[in-house]
Amino acid sequence: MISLVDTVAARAVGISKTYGHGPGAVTALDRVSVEFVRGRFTAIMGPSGSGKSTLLHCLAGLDSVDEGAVEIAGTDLTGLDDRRLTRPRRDRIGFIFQSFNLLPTLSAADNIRLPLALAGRRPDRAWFERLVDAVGLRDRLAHRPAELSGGQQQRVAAARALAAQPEIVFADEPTGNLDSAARGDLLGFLRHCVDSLGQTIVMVTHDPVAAAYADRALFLADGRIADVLDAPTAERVLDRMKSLAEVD
Ligand SMILES: Nc1ncnc2c1ncn2[C@@H]1O[C@H](COP(=O)(O)OP(=O)(O)OP(=O)(O)O)[C@@H](O)[C@H]1O
Repeated sequence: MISLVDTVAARAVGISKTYGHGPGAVTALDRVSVEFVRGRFTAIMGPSGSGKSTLLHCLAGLDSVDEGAVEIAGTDLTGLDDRRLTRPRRDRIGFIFQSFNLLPTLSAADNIRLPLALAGRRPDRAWFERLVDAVGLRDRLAHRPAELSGGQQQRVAAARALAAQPEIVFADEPTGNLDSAARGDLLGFLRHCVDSLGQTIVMVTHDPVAAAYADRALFLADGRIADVLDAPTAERVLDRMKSLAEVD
């Protein structure tokens, strides 16, 4: 029998996060509990200011929580100082940002391999080749970021996030700076990574079409999980967004 613990890539247990003190304090997360099962693609949605980025940053160990616990592959990140967070962040977590964040002086291939180089790890050649094919960048590997389109740059960033075969990949509005063709390419790649490479992906998005690529959409409102939709379609996501906006 497969233990449930083995199937969970990441979980948050009752996490809260408040920014600031006194009358100006903002509760960005209010006792959020959620699990991300291995090999699944989750979209996080919700109105502006509902806590989506804060949740992603806390799950990825980029921000600390005030209360509760975050686990990645059974390792509790809560309470680890920056030094002790370095390894899980580097080895177990991939992150894709809205603004690509590639190193301008490195080729696409070296950008993809950078996390492994920093970790002193030898790239798994077969995995690298699969990633490069999946992301459709074989004829662009020697190019620097400035010689690539925005969509190609974001696909390099996505391949970089997956290079170390992390337990989980977090993506914060990865399609925010892309046109619709590039958006489709990137989301198709992320979907492929889940279906064919067994990766686990959690993506913040405002876009119902992007959310429809996921297996599940979580809706945040005022720092809490307000709703969950399995097998989301763009229409159903839009309906939920409208009803959450009405409650607001
Ligand atoms: N570093 C910070 N200092 C103070 N307040 C913050 C900080 N980061 C976020 N907040 C506040 O916490 C709340 C949640 O912010 P967060 O960025 O997580 O929301 P979001 O759902 O990702 O929003 P958006 O869709 O606009 O990106 C907001 O009210 C925001 O102003």
